[in-house]
Amino acid sequence: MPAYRSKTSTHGRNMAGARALWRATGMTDGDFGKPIIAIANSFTQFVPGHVHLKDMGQLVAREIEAAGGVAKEFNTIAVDDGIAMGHAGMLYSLPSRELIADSVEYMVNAHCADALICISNCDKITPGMLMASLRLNIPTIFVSGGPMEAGKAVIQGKTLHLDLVDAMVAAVDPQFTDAETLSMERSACPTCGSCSGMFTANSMNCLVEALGLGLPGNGSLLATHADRKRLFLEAGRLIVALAKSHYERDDMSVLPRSIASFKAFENAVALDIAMGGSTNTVLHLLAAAHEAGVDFTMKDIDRMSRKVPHLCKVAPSIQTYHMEDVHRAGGIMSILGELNRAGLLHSDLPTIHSPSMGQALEHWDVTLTHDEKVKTFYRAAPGGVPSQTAFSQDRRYPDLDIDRVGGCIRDKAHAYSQDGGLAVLYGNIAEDGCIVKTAGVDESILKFNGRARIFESQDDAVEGILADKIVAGDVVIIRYEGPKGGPGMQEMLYPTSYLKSKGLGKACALLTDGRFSGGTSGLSIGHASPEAAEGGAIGLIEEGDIIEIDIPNRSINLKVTWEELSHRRALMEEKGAKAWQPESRNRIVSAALRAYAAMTTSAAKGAVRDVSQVERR
Ligand SMILES: CC[C@H](C)C(=O)C(=O)O
Ligand SMILES: [Mg+2]
Repeated sequence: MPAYRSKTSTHGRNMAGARALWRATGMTDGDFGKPIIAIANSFTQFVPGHVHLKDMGQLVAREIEAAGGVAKEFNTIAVDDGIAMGHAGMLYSLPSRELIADSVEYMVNAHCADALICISNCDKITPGMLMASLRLNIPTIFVSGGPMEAGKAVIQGKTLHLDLVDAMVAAVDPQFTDAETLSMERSACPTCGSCSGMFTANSMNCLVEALGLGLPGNGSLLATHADRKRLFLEAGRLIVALAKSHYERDDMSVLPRSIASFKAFENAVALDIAMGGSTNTVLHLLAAAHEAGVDFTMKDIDRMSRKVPHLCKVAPSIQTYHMEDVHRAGGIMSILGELNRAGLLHSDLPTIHSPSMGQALEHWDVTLTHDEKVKTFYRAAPGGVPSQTAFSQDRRYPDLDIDRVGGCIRDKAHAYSQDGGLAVLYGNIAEDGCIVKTAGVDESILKFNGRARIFESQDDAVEGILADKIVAGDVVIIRYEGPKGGPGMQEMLYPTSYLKSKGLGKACALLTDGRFSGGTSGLSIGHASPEAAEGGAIGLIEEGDIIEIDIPNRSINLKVTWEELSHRRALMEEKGAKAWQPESRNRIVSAALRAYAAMTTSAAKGAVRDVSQVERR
C-alpha cells in the first residue's frame, strides 16, 4: 500500500524542523497524518479568465479541510494570449506552458504533496497543469475558471453575439466606422472567464472533461454563473476521497495515468474533432500523452479525424453559437453522448467522478437523464451584466436546446459534416504532418492550389497583408516561427484575421510552422513539421512556387520535382552555420527564450522538451 508522500517531511524525529515550519503555515497536531492536498491556483489580473480566481483556492481549501485533508495553495503564472498576440509578447506564450508544468512539479515534489487540485483556465495554464498532473501521477482534479459570456451589441442595426476575434477583425475592416469598432471592442469581452468561443482555453477545459479529469460542466458552465461554485466545492470534497482511496486502500484506478489512458486520449480527440476544437489542442494532447507515457501520436489523430463527424460548430467556426449555447444544449457530456450513440466513444473508462464514462452519461447527458437537477444545471444562462466576479448571477434559459437535427449539438445523422472538424495533412512540405481546423474552412476551398508568398516572421506577413500585397489565390507562407525557429511557435491570429478583414478569408491559404489561436478560421494550416529551423522543407519553398492543398485526401505538397527539392536542400546546407535561418530578421531573443529553444522539439511531437539536446555527452 503506498504511504502518504507527505510523511516524508511530516513524520520522524528528524523532521522536527520541517514540522516546525508546517506548524508555522497553520498546521496543528491533529493535521499531521492527514493527506496534504496542493491547490495549484492561477489567479492573475492580467487575464480575464483568471481575474476572478483569487479566492477560489481558499474556497476549495475549506472544503478539503472539512473533508479531512490539509490544503496548501500556491499560484502559477498565466499568460493572456490575446494581449500577448501580434508582438514579441507572443514568443512567451507556448514556453509558459513548460514553466507552468515545471512549477507545479516543483511545488508538489519539493513539499511531498499527496494530491492536487488544478484551478486553471486559459490557453497554456490548463495544458501546463495537465502535463504536470500526468508527470506527477498523484490523485488530481481539474476545475477551471469557466468560459466568459458572449458579448452582445447592435451594430449596423443587427444584434451580434461577439468575442474578441470580432473586435480584431473589425479593427481593420473598412466597412466598420471607428465608432462601430469601439462599440464592438467595448462589448466583445463582457465578463470574467475564458474568451467565449471554442478557442484554445475552452477547448482544453472541455477535453479535460472527456479525459475524465474534470467534473461535468467544467468546460461549458459560465464563470459568472452561481452553479459553478458547486464544481469547486465538489472538487474539494472529492480530492480528499480520492487521496484516501489511493493511499489507504491501494486504489491505483484514481491516478491520472490510470484515467488518462490511450483510450481516454482517443475519447478526447474524438470530442476535439466533433466540436472543431482549437488546433492547439493537438499540440497539448500530444504533450500530455508524452508526459503520461502514452504512445499517442499525430497518426492517431489523423486516423480519428477520418471517422469522427463534426457534431458541434462554435465561434469562430460559426457566428451564432458560443460556449453558453453549448452548455444550453447539454455541454460536453451531451456531445460525448452523441459520440457514444455513434459508436465512437470508449464508455467503459473510469473518470474522477464516475466508475465509467457510460454511467456518467446516463446521468449527465441531457437526452438520457431523468434527473431534473441536471436539466436545470444545463439551463444556466448568461447574466448579461458586465462583471469580473465569479458566481455573480443565476439566470437560466427557459428551456434546453435538445434539437439534435438543427441545434447547437447535432446527432451523427445530422452532423455538419461526416468528416470531422480537424485534419492532419502530410506531404513533401510537412513530412511529419501539419494541422488544419476544417470546421473553419469554407467548403469551396477544401482543395486549393496557390502561389507561395514567403514571409519569415509574423510581423512581415501582417505588414504584407495590410499593404494589400496578398491577393486571391495566394498561399501565405510564414516560416521560422516554429517552437525552435521563433522561438516559441507564435499564434498567427492577426494574419489570419487580417486576411478575413481584407475579404480574402475564402480566397487565400496560410501555411506556417507556427501555430494558430483557437480564434483562427479559414484555410489556415499550422504546425508544419519538421519546422524550418529543424531543416523542414517549408524552409525550401520559394516565392511563386505552387502549393497544392487537398484536405479530403489529407495532402499538402510543393509542386516541384524531387530533384529540385534536393537541389534546394543542398544549396541550403552549403550555407553552413547560416543554414535554416531567416534571411534577415532582427528579432531580440532573450536568454530565457534561447534556453527554451535549445530543448524544445517540433510540433508533431507536441513541442515537448527534450533535454538530451543539451545534456553533456
Ligand atoms: C481568440 C484568441 C485566444 C485568446 C487564443 O489565443 C486561443 O484561442 O489560442
Ligand atoms: Mg492562444
